[in-house]
Amino acid sequence: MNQRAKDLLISGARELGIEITKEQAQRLDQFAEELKKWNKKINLTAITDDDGIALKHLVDSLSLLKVVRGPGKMLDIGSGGGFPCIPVQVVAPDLEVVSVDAVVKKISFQKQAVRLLNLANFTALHVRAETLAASYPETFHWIVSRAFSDLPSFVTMALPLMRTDGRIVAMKGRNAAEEVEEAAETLERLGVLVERIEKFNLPGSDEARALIVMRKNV
Ligand SMILES: C[S@@+](CC[C@H](N)C(=O)[O-])C[C@H]1O[C@@H](n2cnc3c(N)ncnc32)[C@H](O)[C@@H]1O
Repeated sequence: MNQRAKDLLISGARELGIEITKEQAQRLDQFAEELKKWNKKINLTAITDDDGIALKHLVDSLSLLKVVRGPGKMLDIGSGGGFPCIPVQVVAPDLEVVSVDAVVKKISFQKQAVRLLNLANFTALHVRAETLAASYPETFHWIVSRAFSDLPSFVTMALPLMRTDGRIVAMKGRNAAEEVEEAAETLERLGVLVERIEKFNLPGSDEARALIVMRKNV
């Protein structure tokens, strides 16, 4: 990325309360360069400019660290080009991350990025999330997604995979409150409570963001 985008990455993360080291910033830049390279051959993202990648992909992904903390196991469902899971893993290496996507090319890209960045605690799986429960029952402390699906579908898929004391975190935009309202009946039926909604603006823009944090009602 150009110098301005690298600066935006560091200042944007700082604005969210997330300090990244020089070494982490370098690895996130390496990841961005690999994304741009692969994106010429396979469709990973519509955002191709450096500033956009820095803010809308990297900083936006890192915003998850406002609520997710290591150590623990985190599952990212429908992670596509590795968002939010790869930036999060770079900055929080104590999380044990499993990333799943239904499209094999996207997982091939993630595997290459994992090799390049030497991410020792990261597993990328080409699998549909609906089929995961047999191999990962009640496994994860955190189950997250960005731009994946509506809340009821995401929570229905996530629940059998989550530990009793785990959290489901949906990364959403300005319509988060409406989405929660629309999902209220399903969430109640599934025995899931919205614990809190962390609202903020994506740094460097006036775009609203929200992290919807949910847990089992036990
Ligand atoms: C809009 S993309 C979002 C990608 C990434 N999370 C991001 O924010 O850039 C949604 C992704 O979900 C994946 N997906 C859709 N249904 C899925 C399923 N049932 N299991 C796993 N992945 C799925 C798609 O292949 C796609 O890569």
